[in-house]
Amino acid sequence: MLQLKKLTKTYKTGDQALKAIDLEVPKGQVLALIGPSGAGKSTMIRCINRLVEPTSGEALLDGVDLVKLGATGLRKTRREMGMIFQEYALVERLTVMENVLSGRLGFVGFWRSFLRRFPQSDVDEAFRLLDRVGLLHMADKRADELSGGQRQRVGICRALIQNPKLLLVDEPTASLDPKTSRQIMRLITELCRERGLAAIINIHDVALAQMFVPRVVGLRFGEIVFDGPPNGLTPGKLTEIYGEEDWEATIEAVDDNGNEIEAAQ
Ligand SMILES: Nc1ncnc2c1ncn2[C@@H]1O[C@H](COP(=O)(O)OP(=O)(O)OP(=O)(O)O)[C@@H](O)[C@H]1O
Repeated sequence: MLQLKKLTKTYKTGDQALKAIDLEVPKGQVLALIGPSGAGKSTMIRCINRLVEPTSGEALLDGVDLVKLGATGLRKTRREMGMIFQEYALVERLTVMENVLSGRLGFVGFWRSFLRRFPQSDVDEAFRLLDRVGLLHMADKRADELSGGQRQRVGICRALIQNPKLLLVDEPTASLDPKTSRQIMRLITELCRERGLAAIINIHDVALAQMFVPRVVGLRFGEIVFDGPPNGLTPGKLTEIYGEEDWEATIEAVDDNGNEIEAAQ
């Protein structure tokens, strides 16, 4: 479904953020992208939706090379990629419902989007999504009245209302407490499973990645140094990805109540 072929990004500063990355993500697969700060995780996600322009290589979404798309093609294809951000990127003064519906702006014509007139089917879907993430009762609240976890749920609904093929998720839990982080990761992975949706989740927290995803890709200095199931992340592998550190404690996954649980299979 998504294929990266020799995807390379060298910034003007000379930083080689991605070095000829080859990666395939099948339909419906959720993978976590881990690696130390500066490894190239954000760059990879941003090169896929062209928020950052790749230097060379290909990024094929169902066979369409995103790297070669012109402005019109890119606008259309971006609808197929939902984005979830660390800082939620909500419009604070708008309601929860309006923020969710903003995910449809790329689909409605100029005047409809200017007047924020959305088809009833979009409104119905927004209610369904808010219900699914437990925020139906908050539809009319302003975004700035919400907690971090609630904001991220709105961000998830806004991405899903695009009905994307692929979710690109950039540090979804970095601003959240540990319990809320686990709830958000569980929600994202459950929704992907329900919808047969593929996702790349850029995440700092190795234990969280191990708990919820079946495949982990480890980046270091712009190269893939690990690609496998979470239980393949041995202390030795983690040292290869992150450098020296005591990993024994980190790889003991815990559930919402702090009890140790097994990694996702
Ligand atoms: N706009 C930019 N201009 C120049 N260099 C950049 C730019 N953005 C990122 N880099 C460099 O590219 C490399 C990869 O950065 P990137 O942000 O993709 O890493 P990351 O793994 O997402 O890190 P973090 O976990 O800290 O967000 C780093 O060396 C960084 O300094």
